[in-house]
Amino acid sequence: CLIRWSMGMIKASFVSDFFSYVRRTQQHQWRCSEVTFHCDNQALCEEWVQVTNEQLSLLTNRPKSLLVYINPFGGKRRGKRIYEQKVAPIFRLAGIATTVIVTERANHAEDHLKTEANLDKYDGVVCVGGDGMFSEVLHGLVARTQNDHGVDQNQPDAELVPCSLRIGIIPAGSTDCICFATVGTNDPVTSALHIVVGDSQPMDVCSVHHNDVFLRYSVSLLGYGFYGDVLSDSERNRWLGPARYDLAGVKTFLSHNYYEGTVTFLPAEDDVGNPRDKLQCRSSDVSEEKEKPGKDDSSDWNEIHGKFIAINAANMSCACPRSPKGLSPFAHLADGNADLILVRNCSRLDFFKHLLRHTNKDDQFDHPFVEVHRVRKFRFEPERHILVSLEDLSEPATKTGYSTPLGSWSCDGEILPEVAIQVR
Ligand SMILES: Nc1ncnc2c1ncn2[C@@H]1O[C@H](COP(=O)(O)OP(=O)(O)OP(=O)(O)O)[C@@H](O)[C@H]1O
Repeated sequence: CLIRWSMGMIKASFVSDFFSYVRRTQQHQWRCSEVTFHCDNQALCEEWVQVTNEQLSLLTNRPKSLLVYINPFGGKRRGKRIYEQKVAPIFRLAGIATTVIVTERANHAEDHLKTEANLDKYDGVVCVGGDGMFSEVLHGLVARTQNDHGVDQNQPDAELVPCSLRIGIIPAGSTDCICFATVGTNDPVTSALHIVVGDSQPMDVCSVHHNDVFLRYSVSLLGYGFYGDVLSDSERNRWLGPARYDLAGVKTFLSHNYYEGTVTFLPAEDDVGNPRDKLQCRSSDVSEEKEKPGKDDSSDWNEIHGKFIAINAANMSCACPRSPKGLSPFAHLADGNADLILVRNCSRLDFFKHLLRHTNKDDQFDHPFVEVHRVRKFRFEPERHILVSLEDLSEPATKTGYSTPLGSWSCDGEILPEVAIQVR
C-alpha cells in the first residue's frame, strides 16, 4: 500500500527513488516501511514518480486535509507528544494538510465542531485522546450535522442524518476501548497509518433519551449498576490517572450493590445472529438492508423486572487490553443492534467468577444469573421505593425521597443525568 514517493536523489552515476508503504506486523500493528528503486536512467525514474503520484491521486478515500484535536490531559498526559513525535511525521509524509487544535478545556472540541469549525475544508476529524475525547468529537459532529439539516435531536424517533466526515482516533487516553475494538490495537502509529490510507469502519451510534429530552449518544458501552458505579467513583479520583479505574473497580465490587427496575427491549431481527453465536464481527459496511426499519410492534417488546447488579448495552465488543475479548465478544460494529447484558443479583463470589471470565476464554454469559439479548431498542425504568415519613401518613402520599439509591448510567465514560432512559 503505497503512501507516496518521498524523494529522488542522484548518487554517483545512478538515480534512486524510495517509496513509503504500509507493512502489517504482528498483533494488528502496522508500520511504515520504505523500498528503494534504483535505475541508471533519470527520465525513467521521474516517470515512475509521476505515474505513482497520478495513481495515488486517484484514491479518493485518502484524506488530504484533516482537523486534529489534541487533549493534552488525557490518559498519562502524553497526547501532544504522541501526536508530534509519532503521528505528525506520517501525516507530513502522506502530504496531508492539518489544522491542529490543542484543547484548553473539557468540551472545547465539541463546542468548536458544533459552531465554529469550517467543516467544508476537511476530509476528516482526528481526535488524540481517549474514549471521552472521541465522544466529544462524535457529539460535536453529529449535533452539527443534525442542526445543519434541521433535525431535532430531542425527538427519540427522529431520522438522523449521517455525518459526511470520518473520525480518526489516535489513542492517548486511559482505556482507549473504542480504538482497540475497531483497530485491534492501541498503537498511535497503526492508527495514523489507517487514517492516511483512508481506511474506514462504520459504527452503530445509539441515541439515549429521557422522555423527550436527548441525553447523549453512545458507541461503546452504556452501563448501569456496576459500571455506572465504577465510573461515578473513578470521577472523584481523576487525579490518580488511569489507576483510578482499578481503585473504583475494587471499591464497587466490595460494596456489591444491586438496583431494582424494569428493562423493556425490542429484540433484533432473526437474521442478525445472537450474542453467543461466536460469529466474529467482520463488518466493514452498513448495507441498506441492515438499516431498514424492522418490526416495532408493541407486542414484540419483552419486559424483564428484577434486581440487577449490572445492566450493560454493548454496541461493540468493548474489548480493551485488559479484557481482550470484551464485554460482548461477538457484538457487531455496524449492524444497528446492541447486546443487552443483564446480570441479576447474585453472590459476590458468583459475580467475581463472571467478571473473571472477561479476562479468560470462558463464556461470561454461561451463568444462571446472566442473560444476554441482541436488541434494536430498549428502555429502563428504575423501581422507585418512595419514602413516606411517619408524620406524613395522614396526608396523601407525596414523593419525599427514595429509600434506595438509584445509581447512574455510564454512557461511553460519561455519567448520564437521568436513570430512566430510552435507547435506540
Ligand atoms: N484541555 C482539557 N482540559 C480538561 N479536560 C479536557 C481537555 N480536553 C478534553 N478534556 C476532557 O477530558 C476528558 C477525558 O479525556 P480522554 O478521553 O482524552 O482521556 P481519559 O479519560 O484519560 O481516557 P479514556 O476516556 O480512554 O478513559 C474528556 O471527556 C474531555 O472532555
